[in-house]
Amino acid sequence: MEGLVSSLFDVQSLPETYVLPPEIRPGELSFRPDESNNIPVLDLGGHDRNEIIQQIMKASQEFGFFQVINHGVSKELMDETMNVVKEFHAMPAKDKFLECSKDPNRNCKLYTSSEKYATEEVHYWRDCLMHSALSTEEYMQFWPANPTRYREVVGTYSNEVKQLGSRILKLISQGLKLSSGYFSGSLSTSPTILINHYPRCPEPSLTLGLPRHRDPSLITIILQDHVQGLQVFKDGEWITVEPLPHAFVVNIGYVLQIVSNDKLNGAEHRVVTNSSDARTTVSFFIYPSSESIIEPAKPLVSTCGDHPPLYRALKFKDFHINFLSKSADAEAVHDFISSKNI
Ligand SMILES: O=C(O)CCC(=O)C(=O)O
Ligand SMILES: [Fe+2]
Repeated sequence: MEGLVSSLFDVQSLPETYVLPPEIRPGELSFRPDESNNIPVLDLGGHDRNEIIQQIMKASQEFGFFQVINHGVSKELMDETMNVVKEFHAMPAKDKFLECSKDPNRNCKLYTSSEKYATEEVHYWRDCLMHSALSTEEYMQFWPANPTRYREVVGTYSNEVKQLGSRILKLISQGLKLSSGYFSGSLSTSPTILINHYPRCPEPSLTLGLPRHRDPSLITIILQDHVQGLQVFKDGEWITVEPLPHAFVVNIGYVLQIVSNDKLNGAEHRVVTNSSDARTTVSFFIYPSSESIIEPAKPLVSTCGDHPPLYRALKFKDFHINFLSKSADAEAVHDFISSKNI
């Protein structure tokens, strides 16, 4: 069993296995806000549906990221969820592992750095609790039973964020001129929750909480606390996603990029750490079922015209396995899914 980074909280210097090669170290970090290049903040409470759709499409094309406010999930539920997941990560390591080791299918698991901890060359400064976001007894029986409120609060949260995700995906389907239910079937039936915890880090310039990556999801909906850390790569620069109280961060995943045939972009992002505050986030990944086929939507491609399919059709599970094994190598992932490799 690997040690959790949260068990290293009092170390004075970064353990060797977390020191990144110089070319991918974040270096000295400054979180100066750049007013001209911020991730767009969209008000979902507005009444002009077409205007909201246009804003989502523009943000998804330009940044691959946006934040949403007035999204319908109550502030109380967001606060309660953040509190209960922080309580989970504050428990002693042995209790946390006990809570996460009951699932024979390992759908619910606790790990440090990445799922590839045992084989990766260098580790990242993150502990993660991952489990299905389907709040049925079949899955929930393996969620942590401690803190005692965990299942109730995270179950309610999952249901509400799933609904928010459906609403955003309907707006996106309309923006892409697809049928309004395009994403509501097998493309979105397997949501998964990742509860990320990035403890205070003795040397933030030498390591990362998460390396540069894209999400292998349709979309991801992130709840972050008040601590900065998430950065999006745009035009050769890392832009910090400002924590806004009670906003959600939404990002376009690789699957949506494929389905939209590159009309929408899944942006690369990473997480930096800091030496003064721990940071906790809840990532809600909207995933297809493993057997569903992911491919550019037929109405968006024409085989003889200007819009050839840029990606080949693949079962989601084949895409996902390949993605997880190669995620550090963006080019290799792209080659695997490109239509040029049919
Ligand atoms: O913790 C964050 O801010 C982002 C997490 C993330 O990128 C992920 O879970 O894929
Ligand atoms: Fe991510």
